[in-house]
Amino acid sequence: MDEVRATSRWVASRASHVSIDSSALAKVIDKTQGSIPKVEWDFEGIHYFDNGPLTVQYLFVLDALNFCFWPDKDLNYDHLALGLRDALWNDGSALDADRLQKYTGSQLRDLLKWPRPLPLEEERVRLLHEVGNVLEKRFEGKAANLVEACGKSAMTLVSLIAQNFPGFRDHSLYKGRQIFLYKRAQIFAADLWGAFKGQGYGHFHDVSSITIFADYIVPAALRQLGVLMYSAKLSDAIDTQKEILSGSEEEVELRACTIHAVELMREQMKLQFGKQVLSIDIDLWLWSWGVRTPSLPHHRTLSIYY
Ligand SMILES: Nc1nc2c(c(CN[C@H]3C=C[C@H](O)[C@@H]3O)cn2[C@@H]2O[C@H](COP(=O)(O)O)[C@@H](O)[C@H]2O)c(=O)[nH]1
Repeated sequence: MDEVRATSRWVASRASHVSIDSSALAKVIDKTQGSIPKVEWDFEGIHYFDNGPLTVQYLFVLDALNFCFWPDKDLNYDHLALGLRDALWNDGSALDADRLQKYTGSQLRDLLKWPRPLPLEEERVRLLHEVGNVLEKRFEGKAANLVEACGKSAMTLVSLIAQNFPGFRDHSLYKGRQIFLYKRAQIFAADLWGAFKGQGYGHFHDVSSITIFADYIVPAALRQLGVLMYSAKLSDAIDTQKEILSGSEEEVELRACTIHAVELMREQMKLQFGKQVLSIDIDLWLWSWGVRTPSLPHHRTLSIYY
């Protein structure tokens, strides 16, 4: 995650489509008075949880598919979380590694009880197969073994995931440099931490090294707060729902500036209030507000990463 922080800072210092408004950021920080409103993990009551290894398998599959819902205007993250939860409730082996490798698009739709093709359905199926295959070959079929191999370090977990599962390699190129964003790998660590309340599979000694998860909701929330400012051309593209191409300068700037703005916020809160604030807490606060404000225009990029 040091690379995520460093490369996001690098993008923010060269960005021309997105900027961070430091006075708006200062206002947001003043308003917090040093503490981020606490939002409970699973505030929606939609996730599977049994306090054991099957929950880890569930969260890993969930985050393998946790991207790009917006092309279907009726679909959102909750459908995925609920659909996989119900599938496990009906059949505790639905997410076993051998089963994951065999799902077809229409079986995945059935599993999620979704009546039409999912956005990027072929990619979703391919990623399910990859997760099943690599889990079976290298982790005895269990995501819990992957987590046990990280020695209670979120940083090691993210790097193990990126090394073993190509579908989680959320990188981009920007002005010739490789930029690391790792949204789904980091959110998996955060989901473990949230679900297991920092204990057992959710115990990480370095949870503060996690950065915010650069998706399409959090940048929209930061824009609404005035913290992120967009060029006229980018504002117009987002407001008129034009697609922003994956890997374009605009897209990388949107994601990297989101991460950097939150890192600046954490640094300033430490100086001003002497408190170490977690990106996970800032994320859930901004994200839960963003998804409850459906009128917020968000950027639209076809991507398997977020
Ligand atoms: N930054 C950030 N992005 C997040 C999440 C989550 C869900 N996290 C769960 C964990 C604990 C809570 O209880 C949440 O339920 C999904 N997303 C992203 O949002 C987008 C989906 O939006 P919409 O189409 O409206 O559902 C899509 O890019 C998706 O990848 C998060 O926490 N943080």
